[in-house]
Amino acid sequence: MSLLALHGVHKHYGGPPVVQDVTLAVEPGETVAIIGPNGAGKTTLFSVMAGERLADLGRVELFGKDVTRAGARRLAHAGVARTFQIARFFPSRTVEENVTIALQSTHRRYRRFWAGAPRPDDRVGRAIDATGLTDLRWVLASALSQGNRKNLEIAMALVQQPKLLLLDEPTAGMGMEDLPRTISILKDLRQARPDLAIVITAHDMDVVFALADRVVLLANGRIAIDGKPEEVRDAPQTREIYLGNSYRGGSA
Ligand SMILES: Nc1ncnc2c1ncn2[C@@H]1O[C@H](COP(=O)(O)OP(=O)(O)OP(=O)(O)O)[C@@H](O)[C@H]1O
Repeated sequence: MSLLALHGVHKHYGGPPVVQDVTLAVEPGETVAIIGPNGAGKTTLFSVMAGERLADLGRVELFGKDVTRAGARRLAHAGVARTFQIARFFPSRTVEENVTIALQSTHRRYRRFWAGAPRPDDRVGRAIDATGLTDLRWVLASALSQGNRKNLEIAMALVQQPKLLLLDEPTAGMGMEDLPRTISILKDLRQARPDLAIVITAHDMDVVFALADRVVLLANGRIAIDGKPEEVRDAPQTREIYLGNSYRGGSA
């Protein structure tokens, strides 16, 4: 049974569909990259996977259970965590406070402060360490570099101990000094959590090739190709789809 399965998913915003007839499955331990030109529907598809937007047609299943109309909160409880293209956090709180808030927002038991309630520290500390933020634990989020802001968002997703991690452009806006570090954080995460499924959108093909087991190319809301990274890179269709969208073979 797949961890996540989409069957014939459509989504529109009042006009023509921006996601059309998308069928795909993600297995435990797999990292799937969703790529495509601007406006292809990647973020919309992500929002459907996270339950923030409900599919207009089709079905979404998590571990074989129909979650098409479950919504974001129930999916978060079921083990789906996501990050955003523009990192979302509380700038006037420390790294530690942000990660603690993320934990408390999905796991109510960490909100009780009486004796006997589980203490969030260990889980929070592990998520902070796993994202290379150990030395910045007490720093205000507003003081972090762009790269570390994205890493903070990954920590905020990880602390929820997801089964499915949705990373929307996790390296967007990063300088060359931050990029390899975030790639290596995500590679280490894959090793540390072999059952974790990751779906990632990225414009940077170096990120896709470093991390993805499979690549799904979206064009006009439809899946154009779904295959191994090399197959998708070398397919003539890929070049056609990206022509006029700054495709240069190595980076999209
Ligand atoms: N809230 C919205 N209301 C109306 N149209 C929207 C909305 N969000 C996205 N769209 C439109 O849906 C289409 C798909 O957008 P989406 O953001 O999903 O694509 P994308 O592949 O993530 O693009 P990008 O790579 O530029 O982020 C675009 O034409 C976009 O203008």
